[in-house]
Amino acid sequence: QTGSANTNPSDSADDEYITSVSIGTPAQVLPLDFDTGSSDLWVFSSETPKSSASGHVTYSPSKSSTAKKLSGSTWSIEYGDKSSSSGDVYTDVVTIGGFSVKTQAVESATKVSTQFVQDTVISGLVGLGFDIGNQVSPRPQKTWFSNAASSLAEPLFTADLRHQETGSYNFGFIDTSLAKGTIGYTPADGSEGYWGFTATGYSVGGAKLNRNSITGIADTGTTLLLLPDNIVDAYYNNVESAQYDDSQEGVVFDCDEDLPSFSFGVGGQTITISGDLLNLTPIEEGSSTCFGGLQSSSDIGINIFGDVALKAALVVFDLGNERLGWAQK
Ligand SMILES: CSC[C@H](NC(=O)[C@H](Cc1ccccc1)NC(=O)N1CCOCC1)C(=O)N[C@@H](CC1CCCCC1)[C@@H](O)C(=O)OC(C)C
Repeated sequence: QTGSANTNPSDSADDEYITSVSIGTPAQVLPLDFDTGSSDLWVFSSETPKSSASGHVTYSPSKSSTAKKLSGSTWSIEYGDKSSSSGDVYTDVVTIGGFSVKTQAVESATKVSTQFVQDTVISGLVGLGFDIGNQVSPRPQKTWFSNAASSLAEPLFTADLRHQETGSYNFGFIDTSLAKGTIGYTPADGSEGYWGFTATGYSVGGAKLNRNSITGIADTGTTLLLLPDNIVDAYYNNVESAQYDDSQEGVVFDCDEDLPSFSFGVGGQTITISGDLLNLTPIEEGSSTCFGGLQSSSDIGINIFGDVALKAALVVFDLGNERLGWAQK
């Protein structure tokens, strides 16, 4: 068995990617953000304060004949951007891309932080990290993918995120036609709950890859490519108008400046992110100053190959072989 779901950028900056998920009987369809950087499936629900839930699609367990309260279980989570949510837990049928998991832990939010209240395009997250990262207590729950893996044709999923166009999450199969290059595989480290790996080197503007390895994570739930300061400086030294903008908390540059590409080595392949993908968006509507897709990871303390990097590749999250595959798109 397999599953295939379309995913769409939430806005003109590709800030996040939205995928429709069906929960319960009859199906309640919610727009969720698939996040390989976390391991909880949680939703805005009938238990979320009305003031917080305003503008969001919500899940009502009471309207689902297959919903069951997981009594005594609670959850609480905080993300890298300091947003947070918490609540209690139900189990229900969850269908993604035509594949159903009958008894999935659906974490219902009784509290959500301001960022979630304001982000009305999503009604929650589907964590696609490793089960060890699940935040339900007293008994941690499995992710949707972990529950699905044993029934899928292959215990893997792929992410094909695209700039300003529809992409896909495929479960149980690899559609190699989505990529131009060969898939290079490298070991994945799931010990922290997310998909850790090591890139073997990098280069700016099509130069030869150096051999400076970069250890980081493949994170569909992070917008940017976040790397060490020395790499960020090496890149922006090639961008004449680049400067650090305190209010934007990042490097900005003239929108009409041609940006060099950025490449990294992984699994014997080279992934090249085009200059266009490294210009995220004008800092304000109509501004001629743009915000960089590559920024420093020093504040977060972990290197993150987020959506800006993932958009350049077809990425295979291979749980069965504990490995990550990357192919140029
Ligand atoms: C460096 S860690 C920061 C990361 N968040 C982000 O990358 C958010 C995502 C977002 C987009 C639109 C609206 C709201 C939030 N974007 C962000 O901080 N941006 C500021 C810079 O300009 C680009 C947008 C993050 O916390 N990712 C979470 C998932 C994320 C999904 C969206 C809701 C908030 C939580 C997760 O991947 C995570 O915590 O990863 C850990 C391992 C770092």
